[in-house]
Amino acid sequence: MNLDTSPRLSVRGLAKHFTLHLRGGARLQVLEDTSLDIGAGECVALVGASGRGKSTLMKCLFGSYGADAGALRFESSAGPVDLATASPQRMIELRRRDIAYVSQFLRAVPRVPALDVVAQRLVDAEPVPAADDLDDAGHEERLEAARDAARALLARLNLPPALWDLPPATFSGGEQQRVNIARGFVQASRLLLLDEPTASLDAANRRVVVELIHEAKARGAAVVGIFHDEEVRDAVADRCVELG
Ligand SMILES: Nc1ncnc2c1ncn2[C@@H]1O[C@H](COP(=O)(O)OP(=O)(O)OP(=O)(O)O)[C@@H](O)[C@H]1O
Repeated sequence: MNLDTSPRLSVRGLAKHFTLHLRGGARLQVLEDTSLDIGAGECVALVGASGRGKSTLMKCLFGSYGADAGALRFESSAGPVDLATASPQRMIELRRRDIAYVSQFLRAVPRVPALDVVAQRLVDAEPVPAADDLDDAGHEERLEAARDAARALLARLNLPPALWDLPPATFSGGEQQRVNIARGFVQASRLLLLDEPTASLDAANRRVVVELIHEAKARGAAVVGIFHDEEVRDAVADRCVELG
């Protein structure tokens, strides 16, 4: 029996402001005393009017924005950590293994084929073996196994195989978004941050994403999402948390 009832993610008293230097240093308070808990296997949808700080909260959780105040307690695979005070090095580790962020926009290293954009995420998430334990053949084997997983996911997301070996820079918005989704879901992250993951997708691919979110929840991922598509939100969210 699992007796661990502590939430996977616990946000307490989060505050975040921006200083607008081009507006004479005006202060924009975006989040103030924001608190929420998310359990393993739960999906919480952030809702609220445009500009209320939904994306800002996600970026604070991913460590892209620092918090002014508050605690972001996360049960990582290596134990509890406060994402508000974690070192940059720790954040890099957490992003590699425990936290995935899927935004509307794909940011990928130029010239890397779509297949490897996805597969590399899986390779990076594995513990790095000691140099002596892994020869070139071992590296190649790990990468090939990761590519198999990437192929399966890209096929599920209906990305034409002709595109798999091409860099995604010239892909359409919906194609890029599907590469992004595959990269976010290929590895079993403990926390999934989804910022409009279906914004550019057609109905068939939206259904695939809904299935992927259900599968992630079933294996115990905590999911925080912004879903402007109400049908998707209703299909995946256990609760909505209103900001602002
Ligand atoms: N880096 C930044 N510098 C200055 N202001 C910012 C920055 N990021 C966000 N903001 C401001 O913070 C506010 C909240 O933005 P955020 O993107 O979090 O809102 P949102 O609730 O996600 O909105 P939407 O639903 O329109 O995407 C906005 O007024 C925005 O202009």
